[in-house]
Amino acid sequence: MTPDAPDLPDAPADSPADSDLVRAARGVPVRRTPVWFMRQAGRSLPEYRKVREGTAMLQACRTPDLVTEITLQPVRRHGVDGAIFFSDIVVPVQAVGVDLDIVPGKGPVVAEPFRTRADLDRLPELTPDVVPDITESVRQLVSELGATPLIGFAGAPFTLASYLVEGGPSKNHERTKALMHGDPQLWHDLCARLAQIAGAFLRVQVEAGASMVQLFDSWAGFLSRADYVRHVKPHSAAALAAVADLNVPRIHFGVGTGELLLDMADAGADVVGVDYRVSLTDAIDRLGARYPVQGNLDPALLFAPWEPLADAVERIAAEGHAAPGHIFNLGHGVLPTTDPDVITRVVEHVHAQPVRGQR
Ligand SMILES: Cc1c2[nH]c(c1CCC(=O)O)Cc1[nH]c(c(CCC(=O)O)c1C)Cc1[nH]c(c(CCC(=O)O)c1C)Cc1[nH]c(c(C)c1CCC(=O)O)C2
Repeated sequence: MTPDAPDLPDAPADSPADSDLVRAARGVPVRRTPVWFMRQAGRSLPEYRKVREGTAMLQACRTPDLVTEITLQPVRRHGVDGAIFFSDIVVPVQAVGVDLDIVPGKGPVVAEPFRTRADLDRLPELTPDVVPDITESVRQLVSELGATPLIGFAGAPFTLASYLVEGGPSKNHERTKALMHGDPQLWHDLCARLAQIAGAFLRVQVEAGASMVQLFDSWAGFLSRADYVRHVKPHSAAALAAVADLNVPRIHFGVGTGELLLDMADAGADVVGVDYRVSLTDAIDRLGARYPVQGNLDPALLFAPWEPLADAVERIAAEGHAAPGHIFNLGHGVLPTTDPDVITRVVEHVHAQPVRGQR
């Protein structure tokens, strides 16, 4: 411990609130740089493929024993500092009654896409009683995780709206943007409803014991800054505000959002997620060094030889010192064919890096 970091804890965390992950998110000194990976649970793990055999994705998400086992798998295997709740951004939308499925290798597919005002009737508000299994899964997980924090999550209104309006994954989001500009009132009403659903879904997870949350606006990087600010940001802000009183750190993440970082922070984030297209140094600079950051290793670098990969890990860990806190992560999710042993090695290497204030 150096004199530069007087309130650095010297005992291991005894609760999620004292964990390095939550500490970094609050911008207070850590023992080691915390690390977790988006999509750390999933197809990169043979033990995941085994337990998922014969169970559809959405069915798995609604089965507490499976959710618990799958969420714990990467924590046991890799020694990451946080568990991300095993679910999907479309789970709460399906829970309120929208007919949709997750097609393997493709993603969420909506039976009847949302295009008109009448379609809003198919999207009622989310109340906790439609997701009792989520409460049960989170409670079970929190008791198994001990001092390791559970990260709850939801999809942000724009990303959810894109799936609903396009009817599935989209390359250009053209129908979504056509609705946004063609009928701004309907767009706002749709996003306000999705913000309620996302916010209530986050709230259920935190009330059951999740220690922090992440709002995924995966496709926000497809928007101009002007469109983001006018048509999207107020709704993401509403989703984040739904858990403001619960005093858990809120991470706000999107892909290709280098131009939106300050607006995403301003929407009510405590931590800003940074993909791999912008350097962590530039991201921290754009944020005025006022926010803890999360990221930003390129997921494809996990396929490179160890030396350049280790160099990138060291560089990102060092760049993170310029922010009040840094949570090491990828710039987007783990790719399904990633070698899990490489992930474990990256975790060990992150943990071996000096923390802020240490030489
Ligand atoms: C856009 C998005 C979705 N879902 C999610 C996002 C936002 C994050 C991101 O940008 O990647 C969020 C998500 N989806 C999943 C998680 C679980 C936890 C984790 O990150 O480990 C999380 C946080 C599980 C999942 N969600 C999905 C899988 C794969 C399904 C399987 O294993 O059969 C997993 C593990 C399915 C899904 N669901 C979605 C996609 C694009 C896919 C992949 C389709 C495919 O390639 O098969 C929508």
